[in-house]
Amino acid sequence: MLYLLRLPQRAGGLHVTPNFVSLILDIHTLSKRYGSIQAVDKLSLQVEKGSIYGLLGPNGSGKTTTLGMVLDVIRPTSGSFSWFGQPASPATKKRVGALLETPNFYPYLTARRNLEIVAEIKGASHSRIAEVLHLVGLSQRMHTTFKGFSLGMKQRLALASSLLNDPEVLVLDEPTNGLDPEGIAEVRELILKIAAEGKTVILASHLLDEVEKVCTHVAVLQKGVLRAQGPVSTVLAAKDQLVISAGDVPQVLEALRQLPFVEAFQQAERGQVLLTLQDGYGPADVNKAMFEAGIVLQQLTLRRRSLEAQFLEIIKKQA
Ligand SMILES: Nc1ncnc2c1ncn2[C@@H]1O[C@H](COP(=O)(O)OP(=O)(O)OP(=O)(O)O)[C@@H](O)[C@H]1O
Repeated sequence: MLYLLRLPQRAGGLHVTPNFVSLILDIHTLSKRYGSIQAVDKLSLQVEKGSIYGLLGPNGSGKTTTLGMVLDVIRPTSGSFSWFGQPASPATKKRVGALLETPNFYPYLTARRNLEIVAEIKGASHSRIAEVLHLVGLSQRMHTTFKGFSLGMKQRLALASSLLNDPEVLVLDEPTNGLDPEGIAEVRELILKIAAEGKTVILASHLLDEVEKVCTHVAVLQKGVLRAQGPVSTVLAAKDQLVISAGDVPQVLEALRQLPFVEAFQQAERGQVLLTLQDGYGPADVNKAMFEAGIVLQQLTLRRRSLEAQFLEIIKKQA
């Protein structure tokens, strides 16, 4: 079982924010029940400054409900959360930008005019408009009407509007849903760019591939329950396998038995042998050891375990 939960620190019954890391969002045993449906069940997680944090789970796993609660649009049944180490307030809300669904822009107005209207509603300075259009790569298209935009451009404009207030955090729900492959690539690239500007991003996605490509950290949700949490590289990347082959399979197997850093091995088809190594060892160690044992490898391939397989395994184990 893969559990990488960082337990919140507790002192005298008080929920305190650890001060050694800069916590943006700290969720503590947050739950939401809709009648008989437990949409979110005692969820605890922490989002650190500068991370791109993915909430990953299949449809109905509670991602939108979680985002809705921390954005104060859905009332939790129980539990708590804090932003920037403080309870949610108008002041903390100003520091968080959100895109839960594609906003309704005016189709016959230009991108710039649409953003002027949003800026007026949000009380953001018009001077930000050129900046955010530049950030999302739409400066050249600011005089194009919204209806003339591709789906990817429409979503980039939506991201621009959520950045008008220059929030420190951006919360996105399925930001690439409904986009074509080009739009998906544009929006993913843009999310990375926004994070590179120093903003923390929290995004919900049901796409493992998306989380792997975009996120630094992930929380895996299933039926409202947190299944795993931590850096993407730890949670979603499990052991890789090495595939080796040589002329004399029994000799290879005998040599592998002697190697202390080989965790496990098994004979596969076509004279291949699959092995996993202890942490800290790699293909070069195997190659060297085999050579020293007088074996010349004909194949030495690293087979990365697919994230899909790992994700399904996490989900399956808990089912
Ligand atoms: N307003 C509501 N009333 C009743 N049940 C709800 C409501 N909103 C969500 N649910 C239920 O709560 C559960 C979690 O839904 P939620 O939308 O948070 O999941 P999700 O992971 O975001 O999925 P999706 O990507 O499909 O939106 C689901 O079983 C859903 O049917």
